[in-house]
Amino acid sequence: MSSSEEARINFNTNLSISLPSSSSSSSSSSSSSQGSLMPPSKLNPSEKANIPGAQSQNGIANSASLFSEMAVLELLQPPAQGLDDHLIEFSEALKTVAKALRQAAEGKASAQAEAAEWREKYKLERARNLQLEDKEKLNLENGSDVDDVRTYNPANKPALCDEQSNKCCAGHGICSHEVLWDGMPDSNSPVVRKASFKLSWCCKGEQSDQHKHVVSFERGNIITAERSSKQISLKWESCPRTVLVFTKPNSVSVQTLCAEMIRWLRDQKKLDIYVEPRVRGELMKGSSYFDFLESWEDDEEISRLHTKVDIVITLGGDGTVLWAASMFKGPVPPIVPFSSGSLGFMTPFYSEHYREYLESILKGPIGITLRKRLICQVVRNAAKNEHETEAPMLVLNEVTIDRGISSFLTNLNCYCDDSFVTCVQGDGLIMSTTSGSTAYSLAAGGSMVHHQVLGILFTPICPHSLSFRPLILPEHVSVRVEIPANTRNPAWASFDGKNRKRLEAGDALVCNMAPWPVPTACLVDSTNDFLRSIHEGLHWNLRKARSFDGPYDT
Ligand SMILES: NC(=O)c1ccc[n+]([C@@H]2O[C@H](COP(=O)([O-])OP(=O)(O)OC[C@H]3O[C@@H](n4cnc5c(N)ncnc54)[C@H](O)[C@@H]3O)[C@@H](O)[C@H]2O)c1
Ligand SMILES: Nc1ncnc2c1ncn2[C@@H]1O[C@H](COP(=O)(O)OP(=O)(O)OP(=O)(O)O)[C@@H](O)[C@H]1O
Repeated sequence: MSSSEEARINFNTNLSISLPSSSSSSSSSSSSSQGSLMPPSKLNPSEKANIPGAQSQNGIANSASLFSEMAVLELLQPPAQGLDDHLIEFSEALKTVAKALRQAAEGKASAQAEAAEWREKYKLERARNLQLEDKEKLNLENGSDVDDVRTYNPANKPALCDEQSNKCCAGHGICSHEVLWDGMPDSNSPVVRKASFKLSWCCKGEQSDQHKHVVSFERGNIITAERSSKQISLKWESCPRTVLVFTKPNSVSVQTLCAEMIRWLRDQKKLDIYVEPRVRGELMKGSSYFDFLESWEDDEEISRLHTKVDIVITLGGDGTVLWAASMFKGPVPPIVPFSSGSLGFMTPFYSEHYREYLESILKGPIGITLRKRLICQVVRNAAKNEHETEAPMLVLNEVTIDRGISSFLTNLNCYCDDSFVTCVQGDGLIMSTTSGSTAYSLAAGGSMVHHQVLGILFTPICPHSLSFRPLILPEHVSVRVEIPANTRNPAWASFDGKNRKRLEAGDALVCNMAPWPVPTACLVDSTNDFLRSIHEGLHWNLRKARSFDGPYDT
């Protein structure tokens, strides 16, 4: 196309097309503005007014409207006979313009539709968030936090709790009234004897910080509160009335201590006391004084213990704390663990000073470590339906899957939620709580973890691989360990070192964080007790100090 026959097309703002002089004069002679190829700026006002949509709101001509499809189609009528090749070329150019305009219009329409759809989504999301915020506010006003409701009220019976928690916690902590509720339906259950308490997260004098969300999202900023570093504190709201004492068996010194402590609790503190049937028998054999001791006969009674007992006392080592925890398949009352002799990892209280400690514990407040437990479910390959599943096991330390007496390597396929983690080839695998991190998991090379950290330790036992380092998974995952169908030998699961179960090919063990932690009383606070146990129990990083007996070069 020569410069004199130039057809210049500008799509950006104003469509301007320069025609060859001959056709230009013939077009401009037309009185109608329709089909005019003059730029709108060159038209007189009345001509402009005749162009549909030519005037946009801000006065700038809109090219898409200016060349409405109708107008363009009219222009695209077959050229009159005798028109030269330039006009054919020009008509081709206009076809391209029409196509571009059509595409632009379609694009705009679809963008508008999409925008409308997003606006609608935003409105819905906003409404949902407002609803959730209202719900959360209501929960806080009623003194329950989402976790706490799950932890203490699995059956969702909030009526009594809501009413009472306002009174007892005033919205500032975890209250025990749900436990009282558990006792209500049974008219014989001594509901009135169960002392109420509240748990709160202390933060070293910083009152305002107490009920921060763990993670909040305010005005686009994500903020986390350091809740895990704070000590949990238990305050009695009515006096504890009932104590349950567990003792290590086969120990004369523990039996003597137990008898002495029970006398003191009864005579000085006027408490009701539960002991295991074995202990009641032993004590009764020695003296009829112990006739007042209460005990239980069957599992049904054991399952109701948490509704009657205010405090659990353990006399023994860590094994006795594990034993006591295993008696509670749901909520656990606060445990005060006394060591008999050597200091245990979970037994910070020295038994020689039990009077002073118990005086102060019965008065409160008490520092508490909430020790998370794992709930473990064996899923049998042979089970025909879900009713055939075995009762789940709760562990405070760990669940172990090992090769038992077999001399073959175990092969364990492990999944975290729906993701494949690895195949353990070695002696076995430990899934441990953070409380158990200083027990078997530590011996297998796992890290020691502060008990207030939430997580599941995934520690292999003697893996036949140089690169298999232990993992720590977040507490909300579900870990599934499967025995492969082609395994050469069965595997064995044990729970806190007890209750071994044989796992056949195709069986699996599913492990989740349990909603019922074990609250243990602290001697000082969670951190101090933890550090003291690893210093004194393990002699952690004990090393002779270097001698500084001379000046060093600088
Ligand atoms: N190789 C090992 O280290 C190994 C082997 C098997 C079992 N265990 C541990 O033993 C526990 C069972 O304890 P038990 O007393 O009934 O049996 P137990 O009498 O055989 O005692 C095992 C030892 O583990 C200690 N222990 C228990 N829990 C602990 C903890 N949370 N932190 C630090 N040490 C702890 C006990 O104080 C005791 O010294 C299991 O849960 C397991 O963790 C360890
Ligand atoms: N009340 C109980 N009934 C039955 N068995 C118990 C009871 N308390 C503890 N055990 C078991 O007795 C064993 C020894 O208990 P524990 O660990 O408390 O004593 P320990 O070994 O002398 O203490 P430490 O761990 O400090 O050396 C453990 O296997 C534990 O499971």
